[in-house]
Amino acid sequence: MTQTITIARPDDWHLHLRDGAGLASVLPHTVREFGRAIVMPNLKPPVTNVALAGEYRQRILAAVPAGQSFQPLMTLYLTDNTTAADIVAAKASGFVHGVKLYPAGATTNSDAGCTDVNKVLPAIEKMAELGLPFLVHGEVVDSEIDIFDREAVFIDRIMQPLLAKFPNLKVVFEHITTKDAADFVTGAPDNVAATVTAHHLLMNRNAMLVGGIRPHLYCLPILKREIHRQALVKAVTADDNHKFFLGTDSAPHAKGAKETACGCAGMYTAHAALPLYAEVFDLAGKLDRLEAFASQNGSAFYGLPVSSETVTLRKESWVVPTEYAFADSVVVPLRAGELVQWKLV
Ligand SMILES: NC(=O)N[C@@H](CC(=O)O)C(=O)O
Ligand SMILES: [Zn+2]
Ligand SMILES: [Zn+2]
Repeated sequence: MTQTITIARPDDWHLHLRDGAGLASVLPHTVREFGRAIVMPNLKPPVTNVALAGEYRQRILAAVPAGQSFQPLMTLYLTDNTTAADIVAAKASGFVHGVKLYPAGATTNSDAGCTDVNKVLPAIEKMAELGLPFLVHGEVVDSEIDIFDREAVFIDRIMQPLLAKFPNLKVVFEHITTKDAADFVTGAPDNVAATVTAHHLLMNRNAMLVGGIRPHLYCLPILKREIHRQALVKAVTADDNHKFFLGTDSAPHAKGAKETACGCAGMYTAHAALPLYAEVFDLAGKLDRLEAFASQNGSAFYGLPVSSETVTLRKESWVVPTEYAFADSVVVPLRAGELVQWKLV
């Protein structure tokens, strides 16, 4: 008998949709699976205020395929110049649901990012006061810190002191990749939560480096050791998990920008996001915990209703195309030319 699972329609709490023709290429993949998504603001130039977020939101809505429903949940990109007034305006907009910290230089399009959280304490204090979530790319960027240690060092140097200053600040530790981060979030109060990608649950750094270097598996934070992957799986599938939720961090880049001497960071997973997560929960013998992770925990944290619609997945393998159209180029998806074990019905 084929195995199926039906869950409330999930949301993607960390997504890169890009803009223009690229947006039109990738959005249908997300809309097929997810009712809403937290849309990352690292465009060029970045989405730094409510006016820009409102315009970007309209462009996303205009790109939703006819007859389908999808709600983009917008975010602002924190810079050294973000003010408390910007935060008040964001909250008042009703469509901005978080403010994103990209430590300057940490990742794709982070040049305009914040150079020191201490420069924007009035803005962060206002987020704490208004309950507007602070979404963090949790990596330090100091050149002397090993790239595999950047997340753990961020906890000590940035996260702990910030939460000591603002104990009520709602924080989403985005795309966590280490046991250190999983333990930190588990031990923190309920105003601290985390998103976890499918790729960090499925792969360790060997996948990227053994038998040849695979640029399409290069993302930030970078894939880690197996002990970290196992800690993440344990955290998301735990019977009492209510603070870890689905965030694909699907981050499309044109094939040529990845297959080059200095390739950029980001994996494209929107084409098979839910099936990939289903594999993780299935392998762990915890399919019954998928719905909390994918459809409930994030809604509760953001104070939004759980969808009344459902989606169904069937255990049936299919071969992922080797590439998908992406603006005037192509994007190479995760598992290109390989099997995925679950399928959206
Ligand atoms: N995850 C990535 O490797 N890349 C993201 C940026 C980010 O989420 O850090 C991107 O926008 O390409
Ligand atoms: Zn990031
Ligand atoms: Zn991201």
